[in-house]
Amino acid sequence: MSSTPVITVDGPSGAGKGTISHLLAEKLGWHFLDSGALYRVTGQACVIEGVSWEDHEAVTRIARHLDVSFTTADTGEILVAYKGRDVSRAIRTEEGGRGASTVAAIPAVRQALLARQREFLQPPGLVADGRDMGTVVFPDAPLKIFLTASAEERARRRFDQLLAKGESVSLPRLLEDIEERDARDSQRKVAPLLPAKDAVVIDSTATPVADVFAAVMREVAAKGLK
Ligand SMILES: Nc1ncnc2c1ncn2[C@@H]1O[C@H](COP(=O)(O)OP(=O)(O)O)[C@@H](O)[C@H]1O
Ligand SMILES: Nc1ccn([C@@H]2O[C@H](COP(=O)(O)OP(=O)(O)O)[C@@H](O)[C@H]2O)c(=O)n1
Repeated sequence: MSSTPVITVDGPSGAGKGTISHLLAEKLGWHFLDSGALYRVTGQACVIEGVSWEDHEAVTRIARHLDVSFTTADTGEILVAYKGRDVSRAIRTEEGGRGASTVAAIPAVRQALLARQREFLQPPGLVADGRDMGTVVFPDAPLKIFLTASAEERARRRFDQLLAKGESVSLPRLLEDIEERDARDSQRKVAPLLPAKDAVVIDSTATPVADVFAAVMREVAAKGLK
């Protein structure tokens, strides 16, 4: 196992994982792994290649040879490309989330993406955002955070986020999507969404980002990671 430290941030959609992970990576000067983006690109690659999300063999082949790249734009935005084609926007739609969670339930797809996720562990450290970062991908992480919030609050956050991006969305539909994705992520046989036994669980339903981040930084300090 690598001696490079990793902090895992897991939890359901809209809990604030991306927000907190980015702040943390920036504060510590560490690398960042958006593992959900790998599942989202796999789902999008299926759409591009004309492969059904239900065709386990074909999806697994795509995941094994996934030609994906992450680059940082001048604006600081992370651009995601599949076969050199920018898919950053397409993968962030609700449809993109549905595709990701459908292909993520295929055990061979998860296996195919495992080594690729571990390659992100480079000095001086890594903040890893996902569902199974603390349970499966980095089980030896010295600090594991599990962020959660009520489904209603997470749907409201997603609603505001998509509206700001100019997408037309319905709040009841988003709540349905979130509950459906929670159920699929929690009930799958391999790497289901659940806190690691040694995770610090933080409920952010009524807690602003700054306070959640301060709570996480206290855990970081307590572990001597900064
Ligand atoms: N504690 C919080 N309180 C209010 N809004 C939040 C909080 N954490 C995150 N958000 C907002 O909720 C939305 C979803 O957060 P994000 O970090 O993308 O969640 P996740 O990565 O868990 O899906 C973003 O618009 C973000 O600004
Ligand atoms: N480590 C991970 C990350 C994401 N995923 C899957 O990919 C989907 C999209 O993940 P994401 O982190 O981009 O989604 P949000 O939490 O941002 O909505 C999730 O619903 C999971 O089904 C996973 O199975 N394991």
